Amino acid sequence: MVRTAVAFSPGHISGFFRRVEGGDPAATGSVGAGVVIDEGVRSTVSPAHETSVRVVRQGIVAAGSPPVEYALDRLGVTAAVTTECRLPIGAGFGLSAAALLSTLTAINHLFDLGLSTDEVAARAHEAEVLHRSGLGDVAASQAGGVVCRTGPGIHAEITRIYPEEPLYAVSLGPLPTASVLSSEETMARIAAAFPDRCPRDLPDFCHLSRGFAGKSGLIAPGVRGVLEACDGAGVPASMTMLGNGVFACGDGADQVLARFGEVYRLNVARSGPYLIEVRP
Ligand SMILES: Nc1ncnc2c1ncn2[C@@H]1O[C@H](COP(=O)(O)OP(=O)(O)OP(=O)(O)O)[C@@H](O)[C@H]1O
Ligand SMILES: CC(C)(CO)[C@@H](O)C(=O)[O-]
Repeated sequence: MVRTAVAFSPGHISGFFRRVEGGDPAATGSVGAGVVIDEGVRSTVSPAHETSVRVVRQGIVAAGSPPVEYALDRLGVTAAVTTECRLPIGAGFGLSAAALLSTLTAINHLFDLGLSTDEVAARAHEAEVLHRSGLGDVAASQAGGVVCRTGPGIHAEITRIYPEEPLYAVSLGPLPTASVLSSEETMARIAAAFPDRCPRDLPDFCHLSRGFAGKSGLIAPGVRGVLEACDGAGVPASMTMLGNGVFACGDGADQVLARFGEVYRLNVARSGPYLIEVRP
């Protein structure tokens, strides 16, 4: 039987952020706030002569993941990787970061590389920033909670709170992260909209995020209608950054979102990436 390692990483919904450009990828990232969620990516890895990545969602298999392939290359290993997720890809659930963290956690054990959790996160962050697939998602998903990041990268000061109540989300489709992160004009508007404090709790996170979404001009056309419906029902809600979707919390949130698509009930994650098993 081929030796196999399996690991999981939580995803992350970003509510507001501001890009921070550093001298290298480690010092580049974002400040902002988000929620690390109990849904994410499960990665299964085995040694192979060449690296291949299968991305599986709802029984549909796609081939290839440039950030994951890059990260394996940098480690000098080759493996057959399968990532599996339930949430949609490219919809603001931080799944590229979760795929990197889960795959590198599994690879670390598969090849007995002896990397610390910080080293795994640093490599995931580098791949994520270089591919413009995210800025602050790896830093956030290193552990659980409603997260407030006051510096860029994985060693920044990060505060985490752990509310019990769920967050609900709906996706209207993908929004390619790299295209938004590449626009200087958008980045300037985002910087001006950035709130000056961290969220106190989950409703406050929705409230601060909503102010940011409005001022930043990032609200996608389809998202606007969903947010208006949430406003009408008195439900705190905002846009999943960066995805064509909405998150909401509190009484009635799931009923309002259900008018627009499949509702994901998400809990605030209690921990970051972890190894599930190594076989045999
Ligand atoms: N589940 C996954 N498994 C492997 N690779 C993934 C996965 N999700 C995203 N990626 C890779 O990450 C890169 C960027 O993807 P994209 O920004 O569309 O996804 P995302 O991280 O889910 O989005 P977001 O950052 O908005 O949540 C792509 O190269 C894609 O192959
Ligand atoms: C840039 C971003 C919104 C993409 O998901 C996220 O990585 C963040 O908050 O930095």
